[in-house]
Amino acid sequence: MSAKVNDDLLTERRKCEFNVEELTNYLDGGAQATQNRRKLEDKVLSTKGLFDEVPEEYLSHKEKYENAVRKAVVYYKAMKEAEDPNQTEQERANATYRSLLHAAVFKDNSPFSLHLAMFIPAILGQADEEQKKYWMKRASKMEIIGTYAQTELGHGTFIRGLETTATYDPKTEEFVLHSPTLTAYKWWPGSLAHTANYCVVMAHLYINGKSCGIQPFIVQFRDEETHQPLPGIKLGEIGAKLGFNTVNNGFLGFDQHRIPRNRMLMKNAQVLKDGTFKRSPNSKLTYGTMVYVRVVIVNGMANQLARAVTIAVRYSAVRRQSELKPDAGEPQILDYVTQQHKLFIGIASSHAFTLTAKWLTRMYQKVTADLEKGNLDELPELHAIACCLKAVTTTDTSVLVERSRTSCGGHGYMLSSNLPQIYGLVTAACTYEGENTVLMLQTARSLVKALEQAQSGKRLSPTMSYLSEKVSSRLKWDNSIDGIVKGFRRVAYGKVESAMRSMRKYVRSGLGPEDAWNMSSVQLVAASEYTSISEADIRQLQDTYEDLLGKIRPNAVGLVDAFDFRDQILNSTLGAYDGRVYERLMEEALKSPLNAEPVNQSFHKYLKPFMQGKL
Ligand SMILES: CCCCCCCCCCCCCC(=O)SCCNC(=O)CCNC(=O)[C@H](O)C(C)(C)COP(=O)(O)OP(=O)(O)OC[C@H]1O[C@@H](n2cnc3c(N)ncnc32)[C@H](O)[C@@H]1OP(=O)(O)O
Ligand SMILES: Cc1cc2nc3c(=O)[nH]c(=O)nc-3n(C[C@H](O)[C@H](O)[C@H](O)COP(=O)(O)OP(=O)(O)OC[C@H]3O[C@@H](n4cnc5c(N)ncnc54)[C@H](O)[C@@H]3O)c2cc1C
Repeated sequence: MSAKVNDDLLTERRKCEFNVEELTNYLDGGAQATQNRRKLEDKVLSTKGLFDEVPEEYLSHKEKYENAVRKAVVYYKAMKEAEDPNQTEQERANATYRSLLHAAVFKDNSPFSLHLAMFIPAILGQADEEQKKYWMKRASKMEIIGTYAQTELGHGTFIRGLETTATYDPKTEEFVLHSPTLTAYKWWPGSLAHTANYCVVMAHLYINGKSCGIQPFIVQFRDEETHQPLPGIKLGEIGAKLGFNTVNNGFLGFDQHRIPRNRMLMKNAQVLKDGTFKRSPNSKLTYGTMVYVRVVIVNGMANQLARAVTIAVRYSAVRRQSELKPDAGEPQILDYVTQQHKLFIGIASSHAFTLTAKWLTRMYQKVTADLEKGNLDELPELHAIACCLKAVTTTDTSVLVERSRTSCGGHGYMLSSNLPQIYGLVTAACTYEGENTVLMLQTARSLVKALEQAQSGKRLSPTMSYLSEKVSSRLKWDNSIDGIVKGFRRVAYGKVESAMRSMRKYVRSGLGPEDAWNMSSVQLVAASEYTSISEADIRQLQDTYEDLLGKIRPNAVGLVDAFDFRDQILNSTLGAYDGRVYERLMEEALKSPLNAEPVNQSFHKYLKPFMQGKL
């Protein structure tokens, strides 16, 4: 394929009014960081064996998994070899996150993702110092591969309802892990089926017949040499899904499986040899791994959304369709204001999520440092905010990625566009790590509490302080940024207050507090979103909004170029830098196995006899 760039894209790039490289540097955290990231990409992406010979979509379920394991190993080694010893771990992590390098290798996701995203964080957050030293030595070198096994066939959201038991036996100083029912089987953990050999299992601890709550245990479930499941372990894969098909999600049941006492991760709660139970300072510290991943997800959404809008905006600059004015020729579809409305909000949201992720990460780091010193004051606030931001960003990203896909018309429906796979990845995040409605209700719970505190004259934390501000209900609309923020605060306050009034009304009518909560929960979820203002307000903003779309239009391609995703990372027939959309669509179509022969055998077997009335 020649290197000629599509003329429309060339014109777009000439029209751009800002310095694209400057924005890229800003996103990377400086010009040097951009250079380092590009160097890393050059090194890793030149590795042999990293890419598919046959497009992944034409492989069977089993072949997809086997191919993904092959690539995961090559990719892991390539990343290790590309490590720059002069960089800090944080700099390396930033470069890896920003580049989305793994997206060049996996159109779906890596079978190692749970090892890195949850197994290692669970050890770091839940193990005591001695355990951390031992397990991290093995896990960081991937001598063992792990996952995080919490969800069961019968329970995902309601952690306190988990049925897997870990019963302490002081005679042998062991825990006995058991799945008493079918619904107690662990169900969903990524890598669990055939990849991992260890996992962190969340189980209900019993000592002398007494419940000691849900606790984390590190469990070996496959032999390190033969990879056979160990005695007392029942294992398998849960089957084909909307996405995540190369992640190897599995099920796991225990039949009186014994593990030594030191396999309970004991940073927070401990079990002594004689069976004495030492409580954690706060039982919710056991949920810490989930808080961490919710924070990470916000950043992940910013990047995946940037990837989807890059594809859709470039395609919209190349694609011409219909007529705007008679005899003026077909315009680029990006000239339709409805198209701009569909896509520019995706660019803006990606930037907003990036900044939010940075802020949330700083908050997470501060609260974690405080926890290490025994100060748990800000944990509830971190939990409420992480729940809300995980839910809002994953919901919005799913909507905006799907909108990017449909904005590409029929070609967006092709797997070769990569938009369906990106949607599969981001919509999964609406469910995993806490189903979004459930997380919104956690945020609503703390908003209601905060409003009660504000009404009784207590000071609120900065993130909740708007609930104690006296803002007039007859706020005069003002289109400045300050005015819009004030408007949002007023609406958010009003929603929380109205949900609370509704709960009080139900209680007065004789309902218990839990039923009153459930009856008001639609309002409570709306109260925790912060996102909608009234139709009348929107009407006033409409003119400004349309004006802004016009200002962004000449810069749209520049804005997505600034995300600086390589073609390999976009992995899309529609989004490549050179805009040679039609050539790529044809090239990919020709890779379909059905195109390997002019006449398919089904013609002779079925169609011909059928059409000739012989079947
Ligand atoms: C492409 C994207 C890239 C991203 C990369 C990642 C790849 C990853 C790959 C995929 C990976 C997927 C991997 C996976 O999916 S792993 C499985 C993830 N599972 C979940 O997330 C389950 C969700 N459920 C829960 O978290 C809990 O059960 C909830 C919270 C719903 C209720 O719980 P519970 O019934 O026990 O509690 P309560 O309602 O009685 O409330 C009691 C009190 O506790 C407070 N509280 C609750 N929780 C926390 C907390 N955490 N820190 C601090 N505090 C907390 C709460 O505010 C309340 O306080 P107060 O009001 O009484 O004062
Ligand atoms: C792709 C993927 C990967 C995953 N990976 C892992 C993994 O590696 N490890 C792991 O342990 N788990 C994993 N999970 C499981 C995931 O964490 C759970 O599916 C998730 O927490 C939701 O729980 P659930 O499936 O029980 O949904 P449910 O809780 O049964 O939700 C079903 C419906 O009930 C509603 N609902 C439930 N409770 C309430 C409530 N209190 N108030 C109002 N509405 C409610 C929900 O809003 C939802 O509409 C994964 C899931 C997916 C999809």
